[in-house]
Amino acid sequence: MTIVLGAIADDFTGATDLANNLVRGGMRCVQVIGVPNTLPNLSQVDAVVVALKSRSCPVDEAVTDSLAALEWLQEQGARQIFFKYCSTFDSTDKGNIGPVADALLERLGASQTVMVPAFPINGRTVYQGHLFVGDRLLNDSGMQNHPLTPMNDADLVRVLSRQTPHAVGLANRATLAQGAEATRQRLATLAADGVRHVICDTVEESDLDVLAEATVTQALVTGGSGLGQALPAQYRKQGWLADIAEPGRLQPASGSTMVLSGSCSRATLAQVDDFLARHPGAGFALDPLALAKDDKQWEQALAFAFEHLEQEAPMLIYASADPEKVKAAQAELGVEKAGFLVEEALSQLAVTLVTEGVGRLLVAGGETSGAVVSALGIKAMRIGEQIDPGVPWTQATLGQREAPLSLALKSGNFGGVDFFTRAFEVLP
Ligand SMILES: Nc1ncnc2c1ncn2[C@@H]1O[C@H](COP(=O)(O)OP(=O)(O)O)[C@@H](O)[C@H]1O
Ligand SMILES: O=C(O)[C@@H](O)C(=O)COP(=O)(O)O
Repeated sequence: MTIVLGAIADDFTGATDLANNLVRGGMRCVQVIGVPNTLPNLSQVDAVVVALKSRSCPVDEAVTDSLAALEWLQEQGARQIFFKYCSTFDSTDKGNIGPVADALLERLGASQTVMVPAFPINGRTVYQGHLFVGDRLLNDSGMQNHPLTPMNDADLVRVLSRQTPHAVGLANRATLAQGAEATRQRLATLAADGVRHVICDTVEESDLDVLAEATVTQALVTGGSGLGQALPAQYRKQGWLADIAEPGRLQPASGSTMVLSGSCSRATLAQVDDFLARHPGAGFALDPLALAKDDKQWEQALAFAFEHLEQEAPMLIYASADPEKVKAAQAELGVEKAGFLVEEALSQLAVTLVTEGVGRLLVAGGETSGAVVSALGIKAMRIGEQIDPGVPWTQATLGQREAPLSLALKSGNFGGVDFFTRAFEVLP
C-alpha cells in the first residue's frame, strides 16, 4: 500500500493541524513523531505527516531531519510532498523555511515550489505577498514579540529572500482570480525566469482550491494547513484517491479526562478561565518557582489528580499564566529552566495518570505537547474529527493502556473559549 501525500511538519501541533485538514478533505491520515524506526501500519492510510521539531533548531539540523523525513516518505511511495510550517511564517533571517525548502527541492530534482501559509478560517490571509493575522499585518499582530521567531516584516517575498540565495516571486490575487490555468501559467513564467519560490496570495478559501488545482502535480508544495484541506479533492480528480466515507473514524474513547496546559498564549488563558468558571475546584495551578524549590507542588498536583480521577470529574492542571507572572519566573530562573520545569512536571503527570486511567487527554501548547508526547513514548497517532479549526482528536496506541489513548494537541493560539469543556463533549 503506498500513500498519496507525505508531509514534513516543523512542529508537533502544526503537524496535527495539517493532518486535521487532510482528514477534512477526505484522506485517512496518520501522524508519526520523527522518522519511524519501525514501519507503522499504513494499510488504509492515504497521508502521513512526519512531525519534526525543526522550526527553531539550527539550520543544519532542520535540513538533515527534513531530508531524512523526505527519504522515508519517498520509500512509502508518496506522490506529493508537503512541507508544513506555521501560518504566521515563523522563521528568522537564517531560516528554517528557506533552507529546508531549498534542500527538499534539490533532493526532489524540482525547480520550483509554492509558499502558501494562509489559513483563512483562522484569520491568516495573504494579499500582495503581505501576511495578515485578522485585520493586522503580521508585524503588528503580536508575532513581532515572539520569543524565538519574532516576525517584524509582513512582506513575505522580502522575508523569504533573506533566507534563500534563490529568486522569490509572487502569484497575486489578480492571477488567482483568473483560475487554475492562469495560475499555472504564472508559475511557469516565473520558473522560466529562474524563480524558485513563489509566495501565493490567499484571501479566501476558494483561492486555496485554485492553488491546489494549479499545483497538484508539483513534486513539492509548502505552506500552512489551509492548502491541505484543498488538495485531497484534486487527488481525487487525478484518480489517486478514492471516496472515503469516514476518514476520521476512531475507536470509541475510554478512560478519564484530563487537560494539561503549558501554553501562555492569549487564547489559552481565556480557555483556562472559562474552564475554571464552569468547573469550580477542578483546576490546579503549577508555578515554576515552586517547582524549582522541591517536589512538594508536584506531589500536591498528583494528589489533586488522583482525587479527581477517583471521582471521574473533569480536571485541569496548568502552568498557564499572564505575561507578568511568566516574566517574573523567567527573570528568576531563566527562560529555558522555567519552561523545562513546567514541561517536565506536566509530562510526568501525563505519564503517571495515563497509567492510572486517564484515557482522554488534552494538551495545550506546542512545546508542551512535544514534551508530553515524547514522555509518553508516542510514535504514531491516527487523526480523527476536528474539535475546532486546526485541532482534531487523535488516537495513539500505548504500552501502558489496552485501549488507545485519545489525545488532542492544541496549538496555543487555536480553539474557541470553551475548548477545554467542549472538546470532551464532541469526542465519540
Ligand atoms: N508560568 C510559566 N512561567 C514560565 N514559563 C512557562 C509558564 N507556563 C508555561 N511556560 C512555558 O512556556 C512555554 C509555552 O510554549 P508552548 O507550550 O509552545 O505554548 P504556545 O503554543 O502557547 O506557544 C513552554 O515552554 C512552557 O513550559
Ligand atoms: O500553522 C499554524 O498556525 C499552526 O499549525 C502552527 O504551526 C502553530 O504553532 P504553535 O503556535 O507553536 O503551536
